[in-house]
Amino acid sequence: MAAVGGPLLHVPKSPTAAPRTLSGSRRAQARRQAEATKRKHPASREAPPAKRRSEASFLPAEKAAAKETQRTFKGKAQKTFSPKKSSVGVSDGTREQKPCVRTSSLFKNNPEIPELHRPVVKQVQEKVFTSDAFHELDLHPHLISTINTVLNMTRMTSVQKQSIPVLLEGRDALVRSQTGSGKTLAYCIPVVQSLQAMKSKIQRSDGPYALVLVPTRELALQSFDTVQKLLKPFTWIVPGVLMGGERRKSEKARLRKGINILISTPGRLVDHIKSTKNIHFRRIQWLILDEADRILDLGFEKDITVILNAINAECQKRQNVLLSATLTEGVTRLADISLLNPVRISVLDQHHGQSDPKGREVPEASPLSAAGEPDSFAIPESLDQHVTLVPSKLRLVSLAAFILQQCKFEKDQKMIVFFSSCELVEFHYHLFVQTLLGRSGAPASGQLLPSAATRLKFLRLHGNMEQEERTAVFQEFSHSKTGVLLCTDVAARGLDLPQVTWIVQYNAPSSPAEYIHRIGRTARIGCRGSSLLILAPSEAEYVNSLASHKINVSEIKVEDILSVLTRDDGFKGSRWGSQKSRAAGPQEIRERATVLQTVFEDYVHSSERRVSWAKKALQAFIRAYATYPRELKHIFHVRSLHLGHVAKSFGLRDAPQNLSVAAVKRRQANLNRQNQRLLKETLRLGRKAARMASAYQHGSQT
Ligand SMILES: Nc1ncnc2c1ncn2[C@@H]1O[C@H](COP(=O)(O)OP(=O)(O)OP(=O)(O)O)[C@@H](O)[C@H]1O
Repeated sequence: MAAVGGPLLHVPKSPTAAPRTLSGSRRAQARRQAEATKRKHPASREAPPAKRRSEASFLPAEKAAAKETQRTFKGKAQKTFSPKKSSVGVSDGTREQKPCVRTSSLFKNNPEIPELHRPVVKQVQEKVFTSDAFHELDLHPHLISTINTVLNMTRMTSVQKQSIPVLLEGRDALVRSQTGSGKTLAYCIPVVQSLQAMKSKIQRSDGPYALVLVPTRELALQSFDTVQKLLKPFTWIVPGVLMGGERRKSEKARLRKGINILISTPGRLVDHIKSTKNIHFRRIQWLILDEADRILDLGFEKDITVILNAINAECQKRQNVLLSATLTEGVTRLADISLLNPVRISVLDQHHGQSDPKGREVPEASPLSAAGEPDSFAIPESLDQHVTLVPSKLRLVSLAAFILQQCKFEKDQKMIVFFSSCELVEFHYHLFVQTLLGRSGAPASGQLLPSAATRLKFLRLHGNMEQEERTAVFQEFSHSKTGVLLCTDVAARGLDLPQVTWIVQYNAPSSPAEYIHRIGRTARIGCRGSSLLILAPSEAEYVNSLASHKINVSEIKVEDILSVLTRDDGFKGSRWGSQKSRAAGPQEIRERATVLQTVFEDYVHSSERRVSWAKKALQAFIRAYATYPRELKHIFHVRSLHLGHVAKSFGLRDAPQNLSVAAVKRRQANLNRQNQRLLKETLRLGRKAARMASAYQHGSQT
């Protein structure tokens, strides 16, 4: 079993390895050549794992490497691991005498971590609950008892107290309140109250009376669930959901039978408008745009124009409501074309704007703040925000250590980790499942992660997954008490996943609004929660950018995150092999981090297919990095990335040759050209919609 200790210290055998008869030094030379050849011609023959490969289909080919990983975990490697050797790296001249350590030093040549002089700003705060009860509102008694007994709610939140009466009066409204403050019920209750009270009882075959547009499928399901619960006593009103990924045919059949409260994603509704005969908007009385600013994103704006035109063509008089935790500049444009003389509702404390006793917002409280001032966003008081500055080489081990720290050593933790693309989610999901858990959720080694098996559970959610799987993951994570969800921004908006305790942003968001929505998945409705933003030292200035939007973060040092590895003897290097409980010094922390990095690198380098898979993930990272908006380019610019260092955070030992900044720039230039074309088209459609809306307004006022 001599090979068992291999993964940390051995030079992998290559077909070009020197014959046994070579002398010691020539053998070493041949070995170096073999290695150089391998590096020069990086693995490419095998196809990378398919984008949406499920875990089951991904596993069989991984068998050998999984075993290898287990061997690393089992600790034979620990006996031969030499911290000194490991820090020498591959360029060390003493290689003939010492076995080659494939993990180059994680702690050498890193950029200095700057002191974070973070400005302390006063965050905008909102009061979540009021002392007022739902039964004080003029609602149908059955609706009140459903809220009390089915939803288990008695007191209104601030946004509900302000919005429900305004909406029951029949006014259009632009509603903003912090994440997790109960905006869904703020519009669902008035919609249900008004529809059940209609003099001529609603028939299913009447078709939609209310249309709710939401940006993602999961949010559509969630809003549908809330509406369905509220409708319990009013069985004649039928809710329904349309969303991409579902079978169009069955949706058409449901539309034919009739849906009175229709919840949909914009894209799917446009699909039906164009192709389904049975969809009409003759009786629409409510149009709700939830997460309005997200809906405004490129692509959706065009869809919204199509939808508004289709509704306007059939029905002129209705109530319109726009809601979001962050109303950005673009929302004003949408408000202009979709709302008629709206009431602006915003829940802010007395230091930030005043509301009249009925909760109508006066203009200065608007987040669309005075010209020149960056928008400020309300953040739940119960949310502790942190930032950590991590050199690129240490990113992967730091993330893994943080996950272990929170989800293995702490009880009942539920974490969401945000990445910038689907590829990155897939990569980290499979890497962590295979290395931190081993196969099928069991720990790779009883020695390494004894209790992790029960506490660590990874899930992933992104836009490239099949809808069925997306829904299953969403449900599983919702109902689970613990777990780590790796995801893209598809999960950033509106999702109400109970009891999430930690939000980690592994890739920084591209706007402060996105930051707010991501962290808003925790600390909902008054619960406590924490967030961690991981930045490279070169990105430290982002903290100031957040501060300019009144967002405060406190620093956690990377050493403190990595120090958790000393709590798990599975990461022990040989130097500390026999010493049981000693205080963890910086050297030991470094060595343990190196052991963990080696586990990742060994996994990635155990087959050419995996190397190529890691390279693709790295490429996806760089592509996403190149798309930060202009105002953040001075902080996030591909030029400031050290590709060799970044490659390490993908378990790669070297930076791939073909990933020069120039190549990325070329790709970016192409992307920019495409975006420009899209933007022009969107602006053209926006102008057209504005003309039509103003004609409509003029018509309805005269
Ligand atoms: N009055 C209330 N009492 C107790 N819980 C409530 C009340 N209103 C809403 N909730 C609960 O609070 C949670 C958050 O509500 P909701 O998802 O509507 O927030 P939101 O403001 O829309 O958040 P986001 O901006 O992230 O979309 C939900 O679980 C909801 O059931």
